[in-house]
Amino acid sequence: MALRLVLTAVVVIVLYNVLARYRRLARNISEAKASGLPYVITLWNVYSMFWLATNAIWLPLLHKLPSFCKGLWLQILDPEWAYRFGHEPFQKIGSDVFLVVSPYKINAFVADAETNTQITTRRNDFPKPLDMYGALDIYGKNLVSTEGSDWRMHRKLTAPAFSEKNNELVFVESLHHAKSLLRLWTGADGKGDTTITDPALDTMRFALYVVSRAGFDVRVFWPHEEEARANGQFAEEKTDTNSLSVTSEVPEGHSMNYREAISELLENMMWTQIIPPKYLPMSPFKLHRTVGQSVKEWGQYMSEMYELKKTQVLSGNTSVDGMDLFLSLIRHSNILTDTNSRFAKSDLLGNAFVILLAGHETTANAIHFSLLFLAMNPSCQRRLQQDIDRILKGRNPQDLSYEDDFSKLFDGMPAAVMNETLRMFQPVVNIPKSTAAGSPQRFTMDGKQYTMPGGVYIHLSGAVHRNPKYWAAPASNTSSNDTFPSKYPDIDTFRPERWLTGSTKPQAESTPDDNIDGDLRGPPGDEPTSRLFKPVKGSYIPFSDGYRSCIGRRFAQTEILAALVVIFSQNSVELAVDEFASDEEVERMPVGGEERKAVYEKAIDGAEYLLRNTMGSVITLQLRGKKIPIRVVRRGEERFSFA
Ligand code: HEM
Repeated sequence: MALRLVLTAVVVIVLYNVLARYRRLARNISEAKASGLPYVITLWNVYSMFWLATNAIWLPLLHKLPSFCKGLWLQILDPEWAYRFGHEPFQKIGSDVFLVVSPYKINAFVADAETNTQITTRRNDFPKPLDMYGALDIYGKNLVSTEGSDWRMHRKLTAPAFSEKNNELVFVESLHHAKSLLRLWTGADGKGDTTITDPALDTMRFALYVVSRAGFDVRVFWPHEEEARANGQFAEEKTDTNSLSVTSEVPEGHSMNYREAISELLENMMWTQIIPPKYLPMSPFKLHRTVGQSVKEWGQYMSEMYELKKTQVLSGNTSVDGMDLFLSLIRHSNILTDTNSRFAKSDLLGNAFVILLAGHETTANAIHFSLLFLAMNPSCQRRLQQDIDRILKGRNPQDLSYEDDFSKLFDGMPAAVMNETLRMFQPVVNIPKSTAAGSPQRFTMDGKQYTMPGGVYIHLSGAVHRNPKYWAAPASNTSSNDTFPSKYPDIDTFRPERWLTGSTKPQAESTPDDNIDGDLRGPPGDEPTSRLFKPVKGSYIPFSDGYRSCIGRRFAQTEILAALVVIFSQNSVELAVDEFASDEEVERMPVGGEERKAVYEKAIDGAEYLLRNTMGSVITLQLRGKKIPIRVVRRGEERFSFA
């Protein structure tokens, strides 16, 4: 009897849900029809936690369906479709804005520049969907996870830390840490005859150290620096008096070192969305317990930094030269002097956490992918090196100055490589926006009016970077890589030269964001040059655009360009070929000959496959579970150089 009752209850609940979903689907379809936009129906909401966590199980099964059942719906069930298929789904549906209707949500995808600009400039009509940012609130509210007046308050609090003066410090720190990264890769003798198996891990370490120092005045030491310190051979900098120094040692009162704590947390942050952090330590699974521990550990590290800065502010001992985010946050929050301050300690920790998070993985990936692309395109790498020689004029990269040299880096191949990498690999593949429930919004595309339904998640798709409307192919279909020409269409190919127009006039006008208040804008993001290609406004959005665009844009650009100039001034990056030939075998092959070329071609094909098929986003787009090993060798000592 009891069993029958339970079964009946289950059946009733299931039927009720099916009916509710059916009615929701019917309503969503009618809203999609009224919008004037084309739409596709799927049975799941692609960006629900369930689908994000389990799609790797279902997608291979769905791909086994007979081909007549497959279609666009299957392509867009891949959460990474915008990266994987680029503009193709938009072409198939015949519009640069379309809706995906499910029994849960409507998702809208945009690859149209004009629509992007309307969405990013009408902040109140198209707010950020805050429910997608819950994971970022672990330590407190912040400027990424807030909207409206709360966001303005957080942006005003954080913007002063992102000044041009601070970018100078970012430049100096990036030059220093890039040199250390090279030391790690090429060894004390600088020969670099060993394979770097996980370059992504090392670029992540580089970016963490830069943002730690430039953002928090935390000095993290590289292995060779730790060794030198232990031997008493390390010259401490004068400005280090206020800095917090951290090494690979686990400090007293901690169970993880600084780098482990933040890396573990970022790697597995998704779990904090599924299980509230305070319950993670009680989980029977070791992974959950480790994530719980990393949340606690990183909170403790941030609290220690905060207390140190507080003491410095209270004692007037704040002689730090440059950016110190905590100092800036403490000062601008008035938290120490005004008992009625609008801010609490959690706001400061919340912002410190997201700035570290946003400012570390994104930049690290951009550097990592630049290295891989350049390794796969040796002739393009040579062009970059020649341009770096032109800028350096025999100087050591460490002698460059932000004031005099940054604009030169931005005027040539270094910036072209950076922009092209971010075109191909936009770290935030879909920039999330929304419309409020019950608040449909009109917008214009190609002179025609459409209505974005209310309660929709909007994704400003990275596919706009591969929309032929904005990215014209060169007259002849030549790749920048003459030795290993691309097998893909120009738009899906890394070709930094597309940014070097050689003309002093912009190719297309990019209107400035005049309507953003000065104090919310952060440092200038526009390129300090007129020589680089200027894409149509809204067609190139790696840093988003408008009000909610990246506050760290110049920080990131400074860091990436400094890293490129240090790495490529004296060195070349090659793919490791260990999988295909041993060092001895390569040695026996004639230099520049067909045998070496064939081996290198295999390595390029392997890297190309992994980059096209094994990328995924947790926070940003990265290789998931795969590595592409490289070698960093002295210029002139390349193993795979072909005339
Ligand atoms: C290549 C490097 C970077 C890329 C591609 C990038 C991209 C982006 C994008 C697309 C957004 C908008 C995200 C959204 O609307 O959900 C954003 C926002 C943000 N970024 Fe970056 N970013 C980079 C580097 C940095 C750095 C170095 C920092 C700080 C040191 C930083 C701090 C932030 C912050 C705080 C926001 C939120 C701004 C707001 O909502 O007001 N980013 N970034």
